[in-house]
Amino acid sequence: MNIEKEKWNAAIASAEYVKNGMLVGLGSGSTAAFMIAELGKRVAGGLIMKGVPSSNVTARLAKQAGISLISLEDAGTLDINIDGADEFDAQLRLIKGGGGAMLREKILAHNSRFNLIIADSGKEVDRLGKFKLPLETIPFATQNIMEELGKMDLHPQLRMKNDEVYKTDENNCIVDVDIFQKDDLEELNRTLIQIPGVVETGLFLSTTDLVLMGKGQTVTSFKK
Ligand SMILES: O=C(CO)[C@H](O)[C@H](O)COP(=O)(O)O
Repeated sequence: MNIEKEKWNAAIASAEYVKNGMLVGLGSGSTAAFMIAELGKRVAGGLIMKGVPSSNVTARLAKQAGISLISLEDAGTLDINIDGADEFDAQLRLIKGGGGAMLREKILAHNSRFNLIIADSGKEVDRLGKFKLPLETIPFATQNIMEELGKMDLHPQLRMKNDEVYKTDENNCIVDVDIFQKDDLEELNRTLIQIPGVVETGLFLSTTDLVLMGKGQTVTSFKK
């Protein structure tokens, strides 16, 4: 099984959903990068669309691919949002934020009429949480938040990059927590988001309409 090929196949299939004149949320990560490259090809072939990027990296990739960008403010509601995921379950609930972009990604998901997730077959799980759940936290509160999360048995880990504290596009921190033993994810999400200084979680529990998953040579769809 070639994971890169699965990502490509899902990305190519997702581009079919983008029609002339659409405003498109552009996700972040390696699968989303394939989707951006594919949309770029279609734009070169005459497709008219505008994208709202979910991260600075995605904005750069989209510009390189020849995709016109628009701010969320000017776009208002998006026709479609296409993004990757770190895990998805049978209810199309997601863990996102492996790339640290889930704050803007969740904002785009919330402001889109249709949310399409693209993934390789390694992302499908029976139970969410083998992948650590990212939380975006403001630097001022991060140490105290980590102590609170520790008392909740969530084993918080401050995300680092090159021996420095990782910073998001919004200049916040990421704390990764272990939620595998937690049964009620809606309740957990409410609890986490209520901690002052937690800006967003990587749990996307109700936004997804469709998952396109590359598997071997094929693409499987999972609908709500
Ligand atoms: O949530 C994300 C970034 O914040 C990505 O969608 C997620 O990490 C999946 O990435 P990849 O497509 O590289 O596996």
